Amino acid sequence: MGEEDISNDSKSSCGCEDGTVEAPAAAAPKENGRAADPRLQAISDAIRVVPHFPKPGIMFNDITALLLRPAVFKDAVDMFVERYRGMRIAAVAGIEARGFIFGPAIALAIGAKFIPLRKPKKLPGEVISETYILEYGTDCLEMHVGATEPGERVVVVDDLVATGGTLCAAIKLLERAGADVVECACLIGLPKYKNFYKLNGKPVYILVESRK
Ligand SMILES: O=P(O)(O)OC[C@H]1O[C@H](OP(=O)(O)OP(=O)(O)O)[C@H](O)[C@@H]1O
Ligand SMILES: Nc1ncnc2[nH]cnc12
Repeated sequence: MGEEDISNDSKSSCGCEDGTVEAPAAAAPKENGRAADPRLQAISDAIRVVPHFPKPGIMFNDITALLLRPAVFKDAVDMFVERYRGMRIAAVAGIEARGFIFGPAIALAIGAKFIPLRKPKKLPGEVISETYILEYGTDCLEMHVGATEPGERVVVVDDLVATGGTLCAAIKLLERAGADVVECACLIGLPKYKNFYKLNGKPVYILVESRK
């Protein structure tokens, strides 16, 4: 991906740069002369796009359709595992709820611990919290104090990045605890936000662009 100037996106609280990294040839059969990974097309095709959910104007990317196809589900997990294996990743932090579907499988495969970043009032211990603004509302993420140690290399996993507000909150939580956030990883990126991600300077690795 090229380095492009970004506009200030008021949907996110982070003043950050565009650090988007797509899997090779995610959106096209060939990119930069390289053959596309054949798994990407099947991953893209397996994601159902539902118009006007959960409110008018939102094109909802439904990964539950992909989960019904174990070979495609496995390919998606494998692509992340192939990227992060050997990178001395101590923890995979998954964002509730859909980051909990992919994160633990990736963590187990690379020998990392899994840290759940939960919605408010779900964790029983002492927590730190970050509020953020979504494409369709506001929310908050919480993490247990002690879930990560200072200096640990962490990858943040979710199904989709839209405004980047959720990932930004996750990065902030982890950095407040002293973690070294190496990268964020998502199956899907919404193209309309492509140059407006605000990710605290951290790259986001995306397998496929939303089809609509
Ligand atoms: O890039 P952003 O604009 O922050 O949006 C992306 C977030 O939105 C969705 O979760 P949602 O908040 O709908 O919660 P859910 O997974 O609990 O349904 C998605 O799973 C991401 O976590
Ligand atoms: N368009 C979208 N589809 C699925 N999840 C989302 N979260 C934010 N925007 C979304």
